[in-house]
Amino acid sequence: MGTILDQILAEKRKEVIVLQKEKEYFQIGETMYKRSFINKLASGSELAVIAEFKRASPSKGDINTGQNPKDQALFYKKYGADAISVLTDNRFFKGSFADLSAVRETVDLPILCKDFIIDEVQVLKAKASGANLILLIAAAMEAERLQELFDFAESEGLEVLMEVHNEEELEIALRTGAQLIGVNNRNLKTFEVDLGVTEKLAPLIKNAGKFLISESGIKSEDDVRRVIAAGANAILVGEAFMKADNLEGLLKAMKIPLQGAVRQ
Ligand SMILES: O=C(O)c1ccccc1NCC(=O)[C@H](O)[C@H](O)COP(=O)(O)O
Repeated sequence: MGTILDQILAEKRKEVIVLQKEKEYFQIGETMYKRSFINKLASGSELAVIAEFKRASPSKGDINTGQNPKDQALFYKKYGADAISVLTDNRFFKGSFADLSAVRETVDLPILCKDFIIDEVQVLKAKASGANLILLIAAAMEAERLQELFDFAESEGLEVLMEVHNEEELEIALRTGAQLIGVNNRNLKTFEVDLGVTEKLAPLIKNAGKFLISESGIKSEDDVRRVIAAGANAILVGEAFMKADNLEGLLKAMKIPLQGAVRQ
């Protein structure tokens, strides 16, 4: 049966076949760095927050299936998010490309397509749906294929968040030339979450002059202070925001000035 990542990727291979047939009907608008997250990070003095629209997940089951993407996007914008991530996978996360388009139409923030991309046609689908950034996961493919997809996304005017979980993946990710390195604190094979993964990989990312985005398992201001101390430029938060009783309080508390934060 394989790990959950293996199962997701098997599903993606089927989706790619369907998308190939629909490709000629994609309406690709102009995006070309109009909402650049990289520029935002380069000019920011606060930790940047990528707030995720996430209905459900393999590790947690249903998280917040009743929420409307437009309403959630408006809250995220109002409370200070710098970008919005939308999980577009349907089978495992109950998301859709329609969710992404709805968010894109509602707020003017950079939009990340959070999916399991293994083929160019998914990049085109993300772009046609309104994404400004896509996620590429180093654990999902060979180094050569990762490079091809990275180059293709850039040639389409999309920024790339390159996700890693260990040193081997990081080495490959750095070779692609990606500016945005996402450290996933969640092991996608076991679901174990450990902010220590950000702490471990951060020096290598900072030494390479890249932006560090700490992803997954961040739930409190203390968690945020911990990843800032390690060197994070941004965080990506899903479940904690989708379940928050006081989203305004939580999101605003996480917008911590980088200068004031103590780095180890
Ligand atoms: O969230 C999962 O259970 C999951 C399982 C398998 C592959 C990916 C998964 N999540 C994708 C993500 O990376 C997270 O949605 C994102 O980093 C936010 O995490 P969190 O704040 O812990 O919801």
